[in-house]
Amino acid sequence: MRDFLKRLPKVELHLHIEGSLEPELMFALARRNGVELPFASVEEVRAAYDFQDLPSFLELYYRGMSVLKRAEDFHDLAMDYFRRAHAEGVVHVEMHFDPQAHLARGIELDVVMEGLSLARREAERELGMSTALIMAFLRDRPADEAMKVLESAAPYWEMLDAVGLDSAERGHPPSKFTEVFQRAKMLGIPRVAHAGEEGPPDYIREALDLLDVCRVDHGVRCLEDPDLVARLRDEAIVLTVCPLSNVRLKVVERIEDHPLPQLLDAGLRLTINSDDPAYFGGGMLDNFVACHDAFGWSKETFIQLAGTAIEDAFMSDARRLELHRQLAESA
Ligand code: HPA
Ligand SMILES: [Zn+2]
Repeated sequence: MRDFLKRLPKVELHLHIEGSLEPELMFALARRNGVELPFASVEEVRAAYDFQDLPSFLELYYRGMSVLKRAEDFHDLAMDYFRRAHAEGVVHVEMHFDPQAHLARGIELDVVMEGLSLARREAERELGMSTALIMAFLRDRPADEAMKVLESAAPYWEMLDAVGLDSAERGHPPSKFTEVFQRAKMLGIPRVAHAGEEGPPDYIREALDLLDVCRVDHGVRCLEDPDLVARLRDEAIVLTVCPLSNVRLKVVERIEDHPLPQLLDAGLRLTINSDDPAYFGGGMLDNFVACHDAFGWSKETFIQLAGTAIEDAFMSDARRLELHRQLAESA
């Protein structure tokens, strides 16, 4: 089964590129940039990956990215991930990035965009992968700051496949960002948002009603609200589910307790994703294998999930057709 899951052309719709920073690269970049890390070794960093919840992870996540200083660093970060993903059969990656986390450290948007853009072109040329870019706003920071970031990104609007909403969810409902997302809509930029990871089902409703998102990142808590589940099904909204992330951040206790089978039974459109693979114990293939081991899903189920990701990805029609064909051949 692992061989089959590796061969399956996998499309990743939910990845934070800063969350793909492996401890080895963290140390290499720290050395290159003269940044002091509060860890003595790679092993010590890994040992710190014992999270109680989303905020306790975010603390480490924001600290880890302090080693990213120059365009070259963002390039190396993304290429490091694209190579790993490619090796496990990922053919398309949609990456969130967090400009505010870098601006707060004095790293300009131009630096981030230059590095990521270079890596995207390289991934296409050398690995035959396609990629998409999602500029995420930090929901635990003020909405007017997000608006300023959106406006200052004007030179890059055309390069953004979507804007997103991430960081600490509780106490920061989507409604806080209504105006920012309205502005993005006016600019013709598609919208996605994290909702219903730690936050209540109402946050998912707000993301749909007020932010007009085309898909929901995580969304697993929708199951607490049967009317919402019916709506997600009727409107064919895709949830980008991240099983290993949900275990590591204690959204669920064990993978066997994950609500993925119920979500599937409810007729929802689902995809499997890695979220922050360096921090959550595995990439796309590990997430697929974990689902197989926990739920005993058939090949057909995985083909269905991989197909949904292809259908919902930000990519050209030609690329979509090519990947649907690859998927049919892998079956
Ligand atoms: O898993 C996550 N959830 C919310 N925000 C995030 N930012 C990076 N990773 C995450
Ligand atoms: Zn996420």
